Amino acid sequence: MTKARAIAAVNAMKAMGIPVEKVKTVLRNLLQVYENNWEYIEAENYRVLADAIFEWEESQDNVYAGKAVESDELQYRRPRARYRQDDHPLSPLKATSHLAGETSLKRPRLEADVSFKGVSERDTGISSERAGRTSPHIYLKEKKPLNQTGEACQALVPYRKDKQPTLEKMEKKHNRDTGFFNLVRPKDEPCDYISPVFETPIAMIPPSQPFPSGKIGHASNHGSLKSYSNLQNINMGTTRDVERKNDESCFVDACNKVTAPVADSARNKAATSEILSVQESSSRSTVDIASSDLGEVKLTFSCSSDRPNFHIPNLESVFKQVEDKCLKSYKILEPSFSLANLMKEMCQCYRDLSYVTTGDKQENSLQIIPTVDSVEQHTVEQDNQNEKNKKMKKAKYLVQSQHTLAELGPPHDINDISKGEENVRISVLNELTKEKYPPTFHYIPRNIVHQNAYVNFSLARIGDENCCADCFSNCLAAPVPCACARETGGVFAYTSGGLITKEFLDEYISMTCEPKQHNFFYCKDCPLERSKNEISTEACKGHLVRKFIKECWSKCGCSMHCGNRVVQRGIMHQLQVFFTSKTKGWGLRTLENLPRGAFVCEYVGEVLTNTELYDRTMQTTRKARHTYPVLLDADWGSEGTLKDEEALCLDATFYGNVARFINHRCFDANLIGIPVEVELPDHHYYHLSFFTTRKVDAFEELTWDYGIDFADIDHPVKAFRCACGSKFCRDNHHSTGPSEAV
Ligand SMILES: C[S@@+](CC[C@H](N)C(=O)[O-])C[C@H]1O[C@@H](n2cnc3c(N)ncnc32)[C@H](O)[C@@H]1O
Repeated sequence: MTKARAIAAVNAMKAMGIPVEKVKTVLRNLLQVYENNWEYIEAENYRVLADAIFEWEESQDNVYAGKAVESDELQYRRPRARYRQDDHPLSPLKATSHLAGETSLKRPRLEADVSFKGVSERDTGISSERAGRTSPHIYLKEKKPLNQTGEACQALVPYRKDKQPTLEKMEKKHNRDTGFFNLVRPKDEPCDYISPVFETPIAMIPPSQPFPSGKIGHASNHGSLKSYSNLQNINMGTTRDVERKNDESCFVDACNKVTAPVADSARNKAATSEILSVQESSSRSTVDIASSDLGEVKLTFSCSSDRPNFHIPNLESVFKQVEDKCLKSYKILEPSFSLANLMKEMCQCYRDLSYVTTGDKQENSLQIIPTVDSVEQHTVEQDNQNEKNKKMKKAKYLVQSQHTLAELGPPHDINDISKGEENVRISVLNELTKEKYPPTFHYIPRNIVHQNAYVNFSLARIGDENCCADCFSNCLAAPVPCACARETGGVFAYTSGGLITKEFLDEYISMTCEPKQHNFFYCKDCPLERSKNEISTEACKGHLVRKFIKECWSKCGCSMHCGNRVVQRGIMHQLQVFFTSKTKGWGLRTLENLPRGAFVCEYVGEVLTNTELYDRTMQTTRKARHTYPVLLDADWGSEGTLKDEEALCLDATFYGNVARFINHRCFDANLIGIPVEVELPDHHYYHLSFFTTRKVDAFEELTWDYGIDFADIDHPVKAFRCACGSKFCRDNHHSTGPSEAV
């Protein structure tokens, strides 16, 4: 034992109120297990050590109580919290050695709930019918009352038969059907009760009807949200009961055990660390998220107050107040918004993020594997396989519910993929392989805000200088160009034939394809880089400043047939989605000859903030074929620091139009994307509109240069191996390896 390291460990534990002798005993054993590898013991502020000490203490308690923790009567069912230490190759959970009967490192103790086989109905007071299965598993935890600052205290102890009468009383006292199945208990629940386990995990049972705002506390059988509210009602009741009826030994034992404030906080610390916790140091609040490998998720938010006279408020008023606050402060304008839904959403997101996809697509399914820490290490291979299959099923269900519309939805209408949403029908054709349809997505003809993006189409935002209220009919026919031509230097960018003028197009193509250094803008605080990492933002890689076209709009006096309204009239040419090749997949082509400067379509998708896009991209598999999201950064240079909700992009992966099928071609693509302002004068949001760069023949594939830097390996969207076939192809790797298959 290195002396200095041992002293440091002892001091760290001392700060948590743990006596030196205890630390020494456990530390010695730990060092043996880890073969003197201090790193694992010191990691995360000696978390392993603290856990081991608590576990050792607990085993001691049980020995004194005449029961070994691991006795035959006790069968731990392991609804697992996400132990980060599990992941470690040398984690005690994976190590085969154990601590000579003193501390069971294989079972971090703070997963509070213990299930017991062989406990009879008489013992528990719960009938097996009520428990929902023939041999009920019981979960039990003991609690402490609230302390003066309103913090809940608790001790977690294994079940002992001699405490059964107290439990019966407790069960009778609450005598209501909670419908809550407590699989893992976060640390600060001021509650103590017995809950049955049902075959269907709580998180998988949809509420029978939407949870109405402010309407809480109804008795329910299986509704997960209602169950939470019931839990809290019971918690509050129980807490008060604990304070009142401290002659009930079950509670008293538990409370006495942790009365010393330091030991209490140490215990709580350890408890927190075993359940995924996020602590906000400034507000003294903790979010505990407990989950089991079946996908159950339970969320506990604990906060403490310095103010005296803490009392438990009415839960209904709390919900109401928070909902009001959210509506006012966070622009949550959704009428059905409710705090309960928000909490449900959080559990759902947690569940979704708990799985990663392999990306190996099978027909009509996505193969998904659980994250490493949710895979138990079984010794018997068969068990392992069964477990995996179960998890796969569950994971598949969860991930599909959010991200794999494409795998589940109905096939497209091959006569019109737009389902009648466009002016023209857009057919689908595959003459090369058996795939009849592209993967399903929602066809939308116009952009839709996903959630956080700030896109406010209000008339009040359009000043007189940004519209032509006095115009009539067709602005292009007026003797003097109106205010809407100001953006393009007082000259309209469209010809009377509805094409882009030669001058505008030539200049635009030259600026885009051969940009000079001065055409780039470098943000001081780049929203794109910020979205990748808020803590240490990298330098901006530069954004190409582009010219805009401004179209007339609803506040203008002209008609919908005005020549300065091209993009807003939508797709006018005959197009087809077709299967190009195994390498590039589906593509878009024109079925008619197109002149130079013709509008084809705009890129339509969900309007996301870059942070939302980054998070979304991080969730999807690295190997999956993405539609290529576009950044709306054409005017980032004209303002100072952009807020996250103003730095936007479009993602057509789940919701999009035909443009999501346009494949990339380096430099000499036949389409070019031009920013077009229609509704909003500020250029955070605009329509990325595709126009032909040259004459395009019928049946030619339409392509667009995505502007990918194939060398940028940090880009959130992984670049594909380019197979554009252009002699100017920028992807140096395209000939060196196999191309990405569909
Ligand atoms: C906007 S989508 C285009 C439609 C896509 N081909 C499909 O089947 O849905 C972009 C994706 O198509 C593929 N792709 C587009 N252009 C490509 C190219 N030049 N070479 C290889 N793959 C390409 C890549 O997988 C890219 O992520």
